[in-house]
Amino acid sequence: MSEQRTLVLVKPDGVKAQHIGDIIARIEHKGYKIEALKMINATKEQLAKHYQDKVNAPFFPELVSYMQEGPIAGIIVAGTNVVPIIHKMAGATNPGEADWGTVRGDFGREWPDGNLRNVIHTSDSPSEADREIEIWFPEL
Ligand SMILES: Nc1ncnc2c1ncn2[C@@H]1O[C@H](COP(=O)(O)OP(=O)(O)OP(=O)(O)O)[C@@H](O)[C@H]1O
Repeated sequence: MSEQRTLVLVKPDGVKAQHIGDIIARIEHKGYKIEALKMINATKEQLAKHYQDKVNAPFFPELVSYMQEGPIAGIIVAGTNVVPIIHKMAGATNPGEADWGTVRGDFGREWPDGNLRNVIHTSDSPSEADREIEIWFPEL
């Protein structure tokens, strides 16, 4: 067990559907600390860095356009072993397959335009969390 920080992004569909509060409530009810919080309009440069392993994927242009459909909320969460626990809170990538009880299972759905929108991003390792926090919170 170690003290960790993780990055949560409430994606444009989650912000539009007014789930920022629901997501923060889940994090706080679980006992974790909100260390930083802000609204962000993601730039293409930030998205290319954040999704560095996806820039050559066929769906990358679709992913960028999704992430720029509106503002996102950036949240740094701190706590003991917080990275895997918050990652588990997000649920499976495709909201149609995510378990009920997870953020994507409870607040996500499949969309008629076929674009994959899945409400939330959470870091998947402590080193990824540090890398991602530098992209979205360079001032810290
Ligand atoms: N086939 C796809 N089509 C469209 N967008 C996709 C596809 N696969 C992934 N994405 C987008 O890229 C993001 C990152 O992909 P990844 O496979 O890392 O999913 P993830 O569930 O967010 O992963 P993790 O939570 O493990 O970081 C996804 O959350 C999703 O928004």
